[in-house]
Amino acid sequence: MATRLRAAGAGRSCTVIGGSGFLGQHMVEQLLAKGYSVNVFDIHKRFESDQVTFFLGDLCDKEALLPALRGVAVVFHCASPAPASDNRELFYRVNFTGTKAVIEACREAGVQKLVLTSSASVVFEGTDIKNGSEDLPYAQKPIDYYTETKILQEKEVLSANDPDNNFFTTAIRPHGIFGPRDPQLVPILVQAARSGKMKFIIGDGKNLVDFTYVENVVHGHILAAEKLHKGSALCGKAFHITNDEPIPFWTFMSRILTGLDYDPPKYHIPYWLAYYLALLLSLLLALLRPLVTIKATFTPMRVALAGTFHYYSCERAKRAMGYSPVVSLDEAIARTVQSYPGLRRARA
Ligand SMILES: NC(=O)C1=CN([C@@H]2O[C@H](COP(=O)(O)OP(=O)(O)OC[C@H]3O[C@@H](n4cnc5c(N)ncnc54)[C@H](O)[C@@H]3O)[C@@H](O)[C@H]2O)C=CC1
Ligand SMILES: CC(C)=CCC[C@@H](C)[C@H]1CC[C@H]2C3=C(CC[C@]12C)[C@@]1(C)CCC(=O)C[C@@H]1CC3
Repeated sequence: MATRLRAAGAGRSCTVIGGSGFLGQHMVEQLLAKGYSVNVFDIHKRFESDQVTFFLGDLCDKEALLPALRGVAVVFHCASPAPASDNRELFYRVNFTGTKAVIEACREAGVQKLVLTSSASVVFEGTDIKNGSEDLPYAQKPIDYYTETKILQEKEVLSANDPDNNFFTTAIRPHGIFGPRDPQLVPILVQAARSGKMKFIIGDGKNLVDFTYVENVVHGHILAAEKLHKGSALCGKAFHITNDEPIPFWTFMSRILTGLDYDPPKYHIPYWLAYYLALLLSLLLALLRPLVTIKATFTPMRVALAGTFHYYSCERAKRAMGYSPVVSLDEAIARTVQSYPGLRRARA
């Protein structure tokens, strides 16, 4: 591994924690394409590559992390339990306690740059956000444990910024990441359509939302790593990275569905009715959990995301790192639909 690190040049050596995931795999591919030497640290190994040094382990275990971080200049931390897992203990263990282990391991291994994948949802409380800036306060009442622990995670990383000891941190807040190999947006949408649950538009269908193509998210992360240094505007700060093209939530869903030959939703259900039905269902499923585990398609968080405005300004990223999306929304939707032949509706 040391040879590879030297070959890439010390400044272009990195470790992607969570590199087996949806965003992580795209991150690894683009870093390799840019000439980085890349380590991957993940609790699962989901791909083979002779260009990558793979370290299998739990990020909550600092001793397991250290070998993967020694000698690298940049760590991208994009690991998290899946939002749908709704497991409070797991979220706290990985996103809060685990992130503290990542920070300690980075400091001990002499890593200089830590780029966290946070989430624009850290300021979302289920009410409208229109062109929200990074100055919005963290959600006081996060809707779910995922968001609650992403807030704690981001606070830990940004407060760990320590320029006097050459340790620089920043957080990237993407929103609604989609693209090839996404495990949770398109597959869940198609599953809902196949089970006849995609007939209703929640609300009036005019709520604008940011959906961000995965390659734009990776681009923002790599820009951040390259611009993060002593005295830069990125130190200890968070940055929204979006496609900069907010779109009505249900227009986006309909374009993905029709692109895969499914009928788009056409009836309307009032937002408040959908939200309280989802809340009631979530309480019922919580009561039944000791007996049976049932995953709801329409959770309160998903209904809130489907029925409210939530789009964000990425002006700060444009100014501080020269960010602009590299793939337009139209092109991104076309590429995404093309990448899921197995999810296309079977013709009768
Ligand atoms: N998917 C989306 O729409 C958005 C995602 N994000 C953030 O982006 C990041 C990546 O998300 P995705 O790629 O969608 O998730 P993913 O579930 O596809 O990937 C997460 C990776 O983290 C790994 N991981 C989980 N727990 C671990 C542990 N204890 N030790 C080591 N590895 C562990 C998993 O094995 C997986 O490979 C996450 O931090 C998420 O919070 C932020 C905004 C939107
Ligand atoms: C209403 C419904 C069942 C729509 C199907 C698509 C949804 C599964 C996605 C639509 C918006 C997505 C989203 C996320 C997960 C998947 C959706 C709810 C996140 C919660 C993933 C993690 C984040 O950090 C924020 C994302 C916001 C958008």
